[in-house]
Order: sequence, then C-alpha cells, then structure tokens
Amino acid sequence: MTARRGEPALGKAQAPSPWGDGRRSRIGLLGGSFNPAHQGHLHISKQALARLRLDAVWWLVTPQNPLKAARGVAPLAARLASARAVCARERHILPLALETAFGTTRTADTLDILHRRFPRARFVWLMGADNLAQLPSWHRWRHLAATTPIAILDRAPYSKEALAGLAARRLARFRHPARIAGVLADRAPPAWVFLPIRKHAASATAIRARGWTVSGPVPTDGEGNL
Ligand SMILES: Nc1ncnc2c1ncn2[C@@H]1O[C@H](COP(=O)(O)OP(=O)(O)OP(=O)(O)O)[C@@H](O)[C@H]1O
Ligand SMILES: O=C(O)c1ccc[n+]([C@@H]2O[C@H](COP(=O)([O-])O)[C@@H](O)[C@H]2O)c1
Repeated sequence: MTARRGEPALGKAQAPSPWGDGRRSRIGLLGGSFNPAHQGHLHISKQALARLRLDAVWWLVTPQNPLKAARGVAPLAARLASARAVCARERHILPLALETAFGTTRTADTLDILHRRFPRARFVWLMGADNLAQLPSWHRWRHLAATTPIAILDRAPYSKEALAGLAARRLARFRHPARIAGVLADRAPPAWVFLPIRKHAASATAIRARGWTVSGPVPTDGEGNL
C-alpha cells in the first residue's frame, strides 16, 4: 500500500485487514454517520457478506456527512466506539475512521483514494435504499458509480421511492438482477444490484430520540445490542 504525496500514511492502528495484500480481497464499504451504530448496520453488513460473497465489510465512520448538519452529530470517537461495540463479535466487520485519515468527507473522493491504495482489492459500495434516493445530491455521484460496483440493501419504507428515483433511472441499464450478487464485486462498474433482504427497522434517529447521548452509557437490549 503506498500513500500519494500529500496523503497521510495510515498508522498500524488504522490498518484494516485484509489489506489487499496480494489476495484479491472482496471488500464491502458501508459509509455512515453511525450516530450511533445499531443492529440495522449489522444486519445489512451480514447480508452483504453472505449475498455478495465478501471477505470483509469495512464501516467507514464519516467525520461528517457533507449533506447533514453538524449539530447533533456526536464526536467521531463516540460514534466509532458505538460501532466497535455493535460489531465486537464480528470478525469480518471492521469499523474504521479512514476518511479522517484521508481528509475526505465526500464518498467519490474516498473511493478514488481507496482504489489507488488497494489496487488489487475489489470494493463494493454498500448503502441502504434511503441513500439511493438521495444519491443524485452527492458530489460526483456518476463518477462514484463509474468507479465502484454498488449494492443497495432494502430498507423500509424507501424501496419504491429509491427504485423510482433519479439515480435508479439514470443507472437503469447497469442494474443487475439480485441473483448475480455473488459476482457483483467482479463486475466492471458501473454495476449495481438491489438486494430485497429482510428489512430491519433500526434507525439512529429513533435511538437518539430515545435519549442516546455521547456521555451516557450506550443503550443496549441487555445482550450488548443497540
Ligand atoms: N435499518 C437499516 N436498513 C437498511 N439500511 C440501513 C439501516 N440503517 C442504516 N442503514 C444504512 O446504513 C448506512 C449508514 O446509515 P446511518 O449511519 O446514517 O444510520 P441511520 O439509521 O440511517 O441514521 P439516521 O437515522 O441518523 O439518518 C446508510 O447507507 C443507511 O441507508
Ligand atoms: O459524497 C457525498 O457527497 C455524500 C453525501 C451524503 C452522504 N455521503 C456518504 O453517505 C454515507 C451515509 O451517510 P449517512 O449520514 O446517511 O450515514 C456516508 O459515508 C456519507 O459520507 C456522501
């Protein structure tokens, strides 16, 4: 892995595994605010691991979603801690603060760096159906789709809205049936699938409404699950 001039090198503590260390690792990237992380993130990550035949899912805990207000967003350390707590037992799911190391907040920029640094890795961008509906507001979203295969994980109540939206329409000819999900990582982008998985109702907004705070204990269901 080589850093470009001007890009910070990643310290060992940041070093994700697998590294793209000669093996053509298949890595799902779930970007998010994780304010806080919850069982919905875990559910879609497990679905992605199985359905897309991934080696790992990296949770990219964003320093700041460029389209969301900073107010009400817990510090990165607290969001990262919530992510680590939620997937503490998962060997193949890795919460990371790579965008803080890269100095990026916009996904297309982050993906460009990841492709440069891990030329042998096969990345798939993962997102819930709500984010597909919003994709046309993202910086260089067509470039993003042109560089990285995308898997959309279903989420209530956004399925119809997402599939009828501008991004789905503009990218319609690059959509593949869910049955090829296992080889999506091998497909040359643009390429995307919509995975009609069992829906999970968890949302960070609902958890915050129930009183999640940075300083207080992370709320659990008694088994350590948010
Ligand atoms: N229950 C869920 N089902 C499907 N996708 C989800 C679910 N929860 C989160 N995601 C997806 O995970 C990614 C990160 O989500 P995020 O951290 O914003 O959680 P959130 O619950 O959507 O937060 P908020 O309610 O604050 O907007 C997004 O792509 C989002 O669509
Ligand atoms: O690149 C953009 O312009 C962009 C705009 C909005 C959201 N994103 C990314 O989308 C991911 C999901 O964000 P969120 O806040 O819905 O969890 C996260 O990685 C954000 O950085 C990216």
